[in-house]
Amino acid sequence: MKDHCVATYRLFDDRADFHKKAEGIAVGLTVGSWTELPEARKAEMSKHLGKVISIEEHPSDVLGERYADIAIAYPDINFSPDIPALLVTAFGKLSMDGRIKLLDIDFSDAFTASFQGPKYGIDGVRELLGVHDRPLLMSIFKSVIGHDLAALKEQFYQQALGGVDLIKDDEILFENPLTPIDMRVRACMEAAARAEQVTGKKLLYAVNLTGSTFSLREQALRAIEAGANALLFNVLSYGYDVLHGLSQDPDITVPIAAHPALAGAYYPAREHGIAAPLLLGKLMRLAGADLVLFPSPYGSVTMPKEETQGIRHALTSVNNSFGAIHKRSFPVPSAGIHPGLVPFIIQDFGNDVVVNAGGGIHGHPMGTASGGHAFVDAIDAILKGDTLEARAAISEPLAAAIGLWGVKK
Ligand SMILES: CSCCC(=O)C(=O)COP(=O)(O)O
Repeated sequence: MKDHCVATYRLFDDRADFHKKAEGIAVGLTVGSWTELPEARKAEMSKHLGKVISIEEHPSDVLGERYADIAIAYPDINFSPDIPALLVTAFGKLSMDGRIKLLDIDFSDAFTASFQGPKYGIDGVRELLGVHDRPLLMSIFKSVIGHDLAALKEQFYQQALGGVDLIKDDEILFENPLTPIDMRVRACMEAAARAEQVTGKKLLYAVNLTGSTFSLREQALRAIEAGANALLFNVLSYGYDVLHGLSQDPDITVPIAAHPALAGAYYPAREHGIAAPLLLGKLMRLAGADLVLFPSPYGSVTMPKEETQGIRHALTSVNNSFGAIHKRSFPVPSAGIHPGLVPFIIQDFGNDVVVNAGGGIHGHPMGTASGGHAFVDAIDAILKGDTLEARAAISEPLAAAIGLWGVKK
C-alpha cells in the first residue's frame, strides 16, 4: 500500500537546474537537509525524506517560458491525515517561493482512509429528489440583502413554481436580523410545500451556513431543526477542514453545496496558486461536498473548458485517487447561465450535472416562474433530441428566453 502523497507542480524558471530545484523541494519540505546529516541519522530519517518521482522539462510554454512539471512524494508519516497538514506540507512555504503552481495531489490510500467523502453525492441527492434520469435544475436567490422574510418567501415561491429541483441562497446572504437562518428556512420550506401542491415536485433548499467557524455546527443544527434539507457553504473562506468537519458530522443529515467564492484568488494565474481541478474538484470531494459550483466555459464568469472538465473528472470519476471514497459529487457549472446554453452544458457534462441559474431565471421577460419553465423545457428538449428552436415553437417561456439571450452556437 502506498505510504506517501504525491504533489505535482509546474515550476517556471529561465535558467534553473530543475533537478536541483526538485531535490531542494523534496528535502527542504521534509527533513530540511540531507547531505549534512551524519550517516547514523540518515538511517533514522530516511522514512521521512521526500522523493523526486519525476521531472518533465519543457523548453517553452505557450508564452515562450521555460518550465518543468515535477512530482514529489511526501511520506504520510510526516503529517497528520487532514487537508490543512497536507496542504501546508506540499504547498505551504513553497507557494510563496518563486513561480510555482500546484497542479495536483495524488492521495495515498492511508490518507484517504481518514475521509468519508460526500455523505449523499450524486446518487444520494437524486434519491432525495426522486429524479434519476436527467440533469437537475437549480435556481439562485437574487436581491436578498435588505429584504424581509415575506419578500424572500415570495421570491422562493416563484422560483419553486418554475419547477426547479434545488434553490440556493445567494452566497452573500449572511446571518442577519431581517432573515435569520431558522426563520428563513421555515418561511421558505412553507413556500416549497405550497409550490409542491402545484408542481408535484420536491425540492431542496440550500440555505447559506454563515457566521464564525465555531458557531457553524450549532447554526447548521438549528437550520436542520427548522426543516432545512440542504446547506450552502463558502468553503474556501473557512477552509476545507471545516467542510470536512460538517460533512462527516452524523447529526448534519443534509447534502452540502460548496460555493467557490474566493477561488479566483487561487487558480487563474499560470505561474502561481492551485490548479482548479484540485482546488474545486479533488479537495472539495475529499472534504465531503455533495455539489460543487464553479464557473462554466461559456457564461458570464468563465473558466477554460479543459479546467472545467478537469473539475468534472475529479468530482465524478470512480478511478482516481480516492481510496474507499466512491460517492461522486455533482458538478454545478455556474454564472451567467441561460436556457440557450443548455445544449452545451449537457454535451460537456452529461446527465450528472446541475444546471444552475440566478439572473437567467429571475431576468426572464415573463417573470421568475417562467424563467424556471424555460430551463425545464430546454433540458427536456435536449434529452429528447430536439433543438431549442423547435421546442420554442411550442414553449412560450423558452421562446421568450431565447428571444432575450439567444442560443449559443
Ligand atoms: C462563479 S460560480 C458561482 C455562481 C453564483 O453563485 C451565482 O450567483 C451566479 O448567478 P448568475 O445570476 O450569474 O446565474
